[in-house]
Amino acid sequence: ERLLTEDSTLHLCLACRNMQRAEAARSALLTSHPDAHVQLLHLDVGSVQSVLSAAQEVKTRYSKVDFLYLNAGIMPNPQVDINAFFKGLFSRNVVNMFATGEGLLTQQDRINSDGLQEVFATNLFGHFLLIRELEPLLCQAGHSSRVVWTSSSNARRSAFSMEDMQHRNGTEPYSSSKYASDMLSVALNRHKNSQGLFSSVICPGLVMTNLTYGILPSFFWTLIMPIMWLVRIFTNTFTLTPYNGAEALHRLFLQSPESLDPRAKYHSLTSGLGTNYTQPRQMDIDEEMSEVLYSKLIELEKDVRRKLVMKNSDKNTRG
Ligand SMILES: NC(=O)C1=CN([C@@H]2O[C@H](COP(=O)(O)OP(=O)(O)OC[C@H]3O[C@@H](n4cnc5c(N)ncnc54)[C@H](OP(=O)(O)O)[C@@H]3O)[C@@H](O)[C@H]2O)C=CC1
Ligand SMILES: CC(C)CCC[C@@H](C)[C@H]1CC[C@H]2C3=C(CC[C@]12C)[C@@]1(C)CCC(=O)C[C@@H]1CC3
Repeated sequence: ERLLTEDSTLHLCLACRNMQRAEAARSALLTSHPDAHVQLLHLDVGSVQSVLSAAQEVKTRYSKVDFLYLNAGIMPNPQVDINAFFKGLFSRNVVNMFATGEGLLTQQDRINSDGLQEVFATNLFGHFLLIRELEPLLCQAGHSSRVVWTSSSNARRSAFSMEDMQHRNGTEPYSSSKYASDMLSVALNRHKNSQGLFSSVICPGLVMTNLTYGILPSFFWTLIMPIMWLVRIFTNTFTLTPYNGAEALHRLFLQSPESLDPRAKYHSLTSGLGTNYTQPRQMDIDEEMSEVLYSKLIELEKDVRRKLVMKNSDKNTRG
C-alpha cells in the first residue's frame, strides 16, 4: 500500500501460499490504487518444490527484480512462560524483555515433507533458495537490486547453534531462524554487493497480527491495549499496527543501497506520542560465523536439490 503511494507505476508481485487471501490483498490495493499493476504468484516458501516452481514462473514473467521483500514467517505453537514474565517485570531487564520477548517464549517445531525443520525452512531456507533461483534477475550488470528480510528483535545469538542450524534440538526455533537470517544478510552483502545485490534486515516491532494472536488471543490483546500504550513510552518497539510496523520497510525502499549499513537492523519504532520513525541498530554478528552459515546453506541447497531430483525420478518410474 505504502509503496504504491510512493510510486504508482510499480509492478508488484504478491507471492502467497493462500490465493484467496492474495486475491483479497490485490483487491484492496486496486481499490486505493485502481491503475496499479498487481500480479499474484503461488508460493509456499516452506516447500522446496514450490519455491523452485514459483521462481521459474517469475523468470518467465519478468526480466529483472528490483526489490524482494522476504516477509513470510511463522511461530508455531508459541508458549509464554508466565513465571519468567513476572520475574522479568521486577528486574532491571524489564525494558529489554518487552522489546525482545527474551526468555518468555518457546515454540514446538516439526519436520516438513522435505525433511527440514518447518520454522527453519519457512523463515530462512525457503527465502535463501528463492534468492539463489532469482539471482539472474537480481544480479544484472549496471542494475542494483535489494533484498529485505523481515527479522525480529527476538533474534538471539544464544538461541542459534551452528552445529544445529535448523534448531532440531531446542525450544526457540523462531529466535534461532531470525538470528540466522541476520547473519545470512551480512554474508549476502559480502558475496553479492559486487554484483549489485544489497541485503538489509528490518524489525517491525511488536505488531498485532495473526502471529501475535497465536501467542495470546486477540480479545486479551484488546483488553490490555491501554497497558501496551503505556509500555510504548518506555520501549518505542510496541508499534502495534501493521502500518506502523511497515515503517522500516517503507524507509528502506526510499534509501539508496550505498547508504545502507549492512551490519545494522532497521527497526520500525513508534514513540509514546504515536510518531513513527526508523532507527538502525548494530547487530551482534560475527563475520566468520556468517560465512560458515552461508557455506552450510549452499551445501544444504545441493542436498535438497539432489533429493528432489531423486524423488521426481522415482515418481516418474512408478507413474
Ligand atoms: N507481529 C509481530 O509482532 C512481529 C512479526 N515479525 C515478523 O513479521 C513477518 C510477518 O509476520 P506477521 O504479519 O506478524 O504474521 P502473520 O502470521 O500475520 O503473517 C505471516 C505471513 O507470512 C505468510 N506465510 C507464512 N508461512 C508461509 C509460507 N510457507 N509460504 C508463504 N507465505 C507464508 C502468511 O501467509 P498466510 O496468510 O497464508 O498465513 C502471512 O501472510 C514474519 O516474518 C514475522 O516473523 C517480526 C517481529 C514482530
Ligand atoms: C502486559 C503485556 C504487554 C504482556 C505481554 C507479554 C508478552 C506476551 C509480550 C512481551 C514482549 C512481546 C514480544 C513478542 C511476543 C509477545 C511478548 C513476548 C515478540 C517475540 C513476537 C514476535 C517477534 O518477532 C518479536 C516480539 C518481541 C516482543
